Amino acid sequence: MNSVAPDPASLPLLDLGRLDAGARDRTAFLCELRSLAREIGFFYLAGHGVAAEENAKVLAIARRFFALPEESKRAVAMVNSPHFRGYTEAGGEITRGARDWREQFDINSEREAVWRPGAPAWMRLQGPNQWPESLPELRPALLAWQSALTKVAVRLLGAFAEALGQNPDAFEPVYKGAPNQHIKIIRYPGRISADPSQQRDRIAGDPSQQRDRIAGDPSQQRDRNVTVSEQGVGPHKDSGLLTFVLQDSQDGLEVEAQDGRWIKAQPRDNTFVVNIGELLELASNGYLRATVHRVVAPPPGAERLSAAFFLGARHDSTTPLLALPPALAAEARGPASDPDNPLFRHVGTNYLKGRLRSHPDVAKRHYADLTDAPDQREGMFRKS
Ligand SMILES: O=C(O)CCC(=O)C(=O)O
Ligand SMILES: [Fe+2]
Repeated sequence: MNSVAPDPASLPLLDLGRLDAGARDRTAFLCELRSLAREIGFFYLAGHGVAAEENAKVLAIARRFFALPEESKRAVAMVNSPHFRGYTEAGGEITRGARDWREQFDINSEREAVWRPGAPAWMRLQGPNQWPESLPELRPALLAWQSALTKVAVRLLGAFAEALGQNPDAFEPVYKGAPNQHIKIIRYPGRISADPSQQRDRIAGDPSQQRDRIAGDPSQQRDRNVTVSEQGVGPHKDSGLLTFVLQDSQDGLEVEAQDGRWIKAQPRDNTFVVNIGELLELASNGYLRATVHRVVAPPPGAERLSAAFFLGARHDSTTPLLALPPALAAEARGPASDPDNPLFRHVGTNYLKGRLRSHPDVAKRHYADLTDAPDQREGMFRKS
């Protein structure tokens, strides 16, 4: 088995075109994919077939969206949507108990709302997107990108299945017909303080105090964002199958290596940064790695734009446990377990847990029946 020795200072690059470039290239590609996904869980993907112009168009429209007046963005605020779609201002999202200093706009598959009283709560995740009236070009641009990225992601997922000794269509039952096609366009404003060391001291502090600081109604806490403005998005794993990140030219994305160091995912032209989500880690019994990553906010005066596509599984599916060939099974270490972030094999339940924790304002307005119930608070919807 070919093992790629990654350069510890940067992420490796894979060219998806090699999948169709003859048997020898294909085998080499699958081998590299398997070992990189296991060792670091993050890589640049080139040869993906999405035109540079289409990617540029997405970042350009994202820039125009974030430049809209606050009231236009608030008109599509996520807090209006039980389906977690729409705009979240900087400081409105929480990762591992701390505020993220980024503004963002989320969409997912355009489907009608299906939840009815008495149905399981995760069915409320499905429903329409919100679109800003003042930027009509946003909808076609993001929906076109969503369908392009779904194709790439499904292709890569097929390659993962093969690399794990499965049929290429092994994952079809978990996405076919109703994949979870989450897109987030994101703007990271520059840090507030000019002195990063001072910032860090202020963020560090006593974790319990930090948690107290963010408790309560987020809208009343906005002035305190200054204390956490270095955290673009806090350290986390993605919860789906595969994530694709398109970056502009400003860096900030960092990946935690096995030895605890942070590797910078410097922007590279015509690539996506791809990483493994927790569902793929779970399906491969921990053979593949869902790696922790974060975004450090840009320096004062700068900004960073990105667009992320998260391919997830059908809400009504259960994450399978693949029967790995013995040689791979022997190396599977079991999925990582984190008592603060229990993983559920039922996909809808797992996804809803993550969304409720990240967006407490949506949880409060649309899921109070779950978050107020003491049995739920102590169990699956425990807040960190
Ligand atoms: O903006 C980025 O580069 C990454 C964002 C990210 O990790 C996320 O939203 O899950
Ligand atoms: Fe992420």
